[in-house]
Amino acid sequence: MNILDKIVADKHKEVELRKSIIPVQQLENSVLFNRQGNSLAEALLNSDTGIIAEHKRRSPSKAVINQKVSVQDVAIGYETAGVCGMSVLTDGKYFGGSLDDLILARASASMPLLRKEFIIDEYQLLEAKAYGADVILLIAAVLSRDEIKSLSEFAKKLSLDVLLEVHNLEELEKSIMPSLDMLGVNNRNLKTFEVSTDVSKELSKHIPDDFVKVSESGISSIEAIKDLQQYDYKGFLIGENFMKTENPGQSAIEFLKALQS
Ligand SMILES: O=C(O)c1ccccc1NCC(=O)[C@H](O)[C@H](O)COP(=O)(O)O
Repeated sequence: MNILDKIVADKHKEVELRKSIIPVQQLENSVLFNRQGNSLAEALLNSDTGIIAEHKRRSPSKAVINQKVSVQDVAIGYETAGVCGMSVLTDGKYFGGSLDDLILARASASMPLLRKEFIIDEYQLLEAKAYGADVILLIAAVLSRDEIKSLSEFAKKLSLDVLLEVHNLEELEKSIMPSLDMLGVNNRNLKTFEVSTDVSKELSKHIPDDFVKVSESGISSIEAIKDLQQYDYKGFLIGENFMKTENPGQSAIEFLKALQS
C-alpha cells in the first residue's frame, strides 16, 4: 500500500464517523453555508502573479514544517501579501490540519479559500461549504471518472470552484469535463514524493484552453514561476516555501514584491 492508498483508506473511515456525528442538515443550517463564494479561477485570471499560498503544518514527505504559527496570522499575512487565494489543509492525521483551521482562516480573511483535502464523498463538499471554503480539490489519482463527474457537478451546485489535480497524461485524459474550473498539475508524485516542475511543463500542452492552469508543489523561486508562465500557467500553489519560515505571511509579502518587480 502506498501513502495515497493509506490516506484514502483512513479517509473513508473518518468520513463515515463524521457523518454519524454531524448530520447533513446541521451542515446545511450553518451560518456560512449560504455565503456567496469568491471564485479562485476568476482571481487567477485577473492576476499577474497567481499565487495560491498554503497553510501546511506537516506532510508525509517532510514531517514537521511549522507547528508554531497560528492559522489566523498566516491568513492575514497571505491576504496582506496579495495572494489570489489560500489553500488550507484540513486532513488531521497526515498534515496536522482540521476544519477548524478553515473556519479560522475564513474569520481572518476574505480571499478565496481552498479546502485542501482528500475528497471521496459529497459529505466533504457540504463540510467545505459549511466551514467557509470557496474551492475544493479533487485528486484524479484517487477517483474514477464517474466519481470526478458526480463530485464536481455537486460542487458546482453548491457554487464551489473545482480544482482537479493530475500528475500524468492518463489522469488528465480521464478527467477532462465541463464541471471543472481549474486543472492543477501536481509536480509531486504523491506515491514516491519525487518533485519536478518538468511535469507541469510536459502536461501543459495537453490541457484545453477552457481551464485555468495551476502548477502545484515544489515551487520556491521567482524563476520557476516565470518559467511556468511561459507554459500558460496562471496559478502557482506554494506551501512549504512559505510555511518553513518563522513568518509565512511576511515571506509571502517579500516573495510577491520580488515577483512584481
Ligand atoms: O506534501 C506532501 O508530502 C504530500 C504527500 C501526499 C499527498 C499530498 C501531499 N501534499 C499535498 C500537496 O499537494 C502540497 O501540499 C501542495 O501542492 C504544496 O506543495 P509544496 O509547495 O511543495 O509544499
